Amino acid sequence: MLSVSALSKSFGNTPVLQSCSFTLPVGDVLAVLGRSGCGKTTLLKVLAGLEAPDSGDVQFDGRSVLGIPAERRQVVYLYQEPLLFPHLNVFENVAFGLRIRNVPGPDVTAQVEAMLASLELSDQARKQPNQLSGGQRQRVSFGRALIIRPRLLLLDEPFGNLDAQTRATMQDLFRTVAAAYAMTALFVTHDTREALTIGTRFGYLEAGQLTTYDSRSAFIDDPRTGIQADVNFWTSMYAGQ
Ligand SMILES: Nc1ncnc2c1ncn2[C@@H]1O[C@H](COP(=O)(O)OP(=O)(O)OP(=O)(O)O)[C@@H](O)[C@H]1O
Repeated sequence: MLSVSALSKSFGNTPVLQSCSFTLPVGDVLAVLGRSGCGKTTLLKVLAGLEAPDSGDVQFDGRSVLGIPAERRQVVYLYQEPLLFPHLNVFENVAFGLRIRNVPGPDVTAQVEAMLASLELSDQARKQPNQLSGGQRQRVSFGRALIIRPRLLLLDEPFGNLDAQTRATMQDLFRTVAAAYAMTALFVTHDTREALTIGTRFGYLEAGQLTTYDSRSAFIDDPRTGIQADVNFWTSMYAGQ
């Protein structure tokens, strides 16, 4: 269980996170919706250990991780643009985290093959990253992150650079793989539909203040998410025909 309490962060005199609190049970995906500049990236950086908060705490199973450096937090941060090793093929990119942990070769093969199959990448295993599409590269990047079973996966608009159709496919695949691997994740996006598709829990971040919701319907009912306005728009368009 991840518990974040009263996390605050300012840059100079500008407060960017203001007393953000939430809990996230293992296996849940918190989708955080927020407009540009609301503090999404800063929140992820603080959770990853790349920025220190001014106050507040981040705990896993009741233990603070604030004193633990980023590389030892077992938290993986995935960006919009997947970062892959250009000289390694798809299989070896996914295998990397296991190789550096000295996992025996046959176990590496079995785990990587299973991961590639679940990400629908089995046919791409021998390709180099520059021979892949954007969506495929992003899937390799997921595989590389998931294979080491991080405690928490942080995703910063990971499908932002993809076309609408690929984005929808990736959202479905992400949801399936997240459930299969009981992944605990925080997913930030400015796309309401994406938040609804991906999340098992929901939050809204505005001017550094995080609201979390007890249910999907409570999230939908908050006028700030813009969902009701969208529904009204499409209803009025339909009625006008
Ligand atoms: N290192 C920094 N120094 C000073 N100000 C910063 C720093 N990092 C972020 N900020 C400011 O904090 C605010 C929030 O930035 P952040 O990157 O968290 O926003 P965001 O919600 O991820 O936005 P976007 O969706 O546009 O990437 C912005 O006003 C930004 O200018």
